[in-house]
Amino acid sequence: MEEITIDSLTQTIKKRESHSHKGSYGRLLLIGGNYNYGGAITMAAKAAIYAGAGLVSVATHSINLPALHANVPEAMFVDWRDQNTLVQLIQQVDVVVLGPGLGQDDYAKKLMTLVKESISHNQTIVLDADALNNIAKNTSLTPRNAKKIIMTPHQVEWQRLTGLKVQFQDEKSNQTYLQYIAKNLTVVLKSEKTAIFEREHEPHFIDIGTPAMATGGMGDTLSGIIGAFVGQFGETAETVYAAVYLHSFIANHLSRSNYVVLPSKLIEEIPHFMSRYSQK
Ligand SMILES: NC(=O)C1=CN([C@@H]2O[C@H](COP(=O)(O)OP(=O)(O)OC[C@H]3O[C@@H](n4cnc5c(N)ncnc54)[C@H](O)[C@@H]3O)[C@@H](O)[C@H]2O)[C@@H](O)CC1
Ligand SMILES: Nc1ncnc2c1ncn2[C@@H]1O[C@H](COP(=O)(O)OP(=O)(O)O)[C@@H](O)[C@H]1O
Ligand SMILES: [Mg+2]
Repeated sequence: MEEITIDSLTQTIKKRESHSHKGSYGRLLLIGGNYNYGGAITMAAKAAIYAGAGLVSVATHSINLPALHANVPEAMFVDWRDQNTLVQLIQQVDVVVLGPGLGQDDYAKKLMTLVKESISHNQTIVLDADALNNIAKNTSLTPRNAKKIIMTPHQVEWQRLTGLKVQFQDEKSNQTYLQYIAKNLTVVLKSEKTAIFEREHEPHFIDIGTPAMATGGMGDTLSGIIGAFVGQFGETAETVYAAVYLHSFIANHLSRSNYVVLPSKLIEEIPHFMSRYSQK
């Protein structure tokens, strides 16, 4: 396994071109936030916007609209019951982030079917949280038509997907299981030493995470950062390494003076850290 270093940031985060516009930095759609989990999708959306995504839409339960706009006025909103608008939007964006706070009820599964049927081979999809839990129960919900699938399970979600118990999740087994899930798959296996697996790639890991990150919403935040990075810098493994590194690097920095690192505080720091570690 190869360790990801701070160089991944300067290699990935490009200087912005003066003739660019918001459309140059990725159109993102985030889908999630059932009535009891609005915070998850709000954190993911805010993280994506603060990580530089050019245009961000959020498809969520309508009960979340006031809180979403109070926290992230930059985000556009779609009522996830409006399936016509949703399908059009799925077809227009570069990246879909599906799962934070999505839930596992019948309508959540219906949304996953809609995404699976609408997404195409020039788009990337980031699957997190309940998107993974729903796939674990029914593998036919996997959006195989996407150009690239990036899954971000924590160890228990990976166990649900693969059947591999946490204590048996070693490098070789994790790498082997990729092929059973989908082709064009990247897995970000989150733990105290998050590792990234992609077929025919040496697995990579970070060693800068901290237990100060062990708080609800920290993974939702990561899914937004990954989506934004892919939208701006391409869907390569290196882009994912940089997004994963940045997330823990900021948390590590904040943990020096904070017992617990709140996702909202981490998100506020993203533009500053991206400026500091971008190509000059
Ligand atoms: N504010 C919000 O709206 C939040 C909503 N959330 C949503 O809640 C839903 C359920 O997700 P959860 O992850 O809480 O529940 P899960 O049932 O998927 O897993 C969490 C359980 O696994 C255990 N665990 C063991 N090893 C772990 C590891 N390495 N990393 C993480 N957990 C580990 C935890 O202690 C916990 O009991 C998801 O849709 C998620 O997006 C959470 O993200 C928390 C915040
Ligand atoms: N002890 C720890 N050391 C390092 N990183 C951690 C630790 N605990 C949690 N994290 C990180 O915090 C994030 C938690 O993700 P997840 O469990 O999906 O949270 P949530 O679903 O609540 O948003 C992951 O990036 C994980 O690597
Ligand atoms: Mg999670």
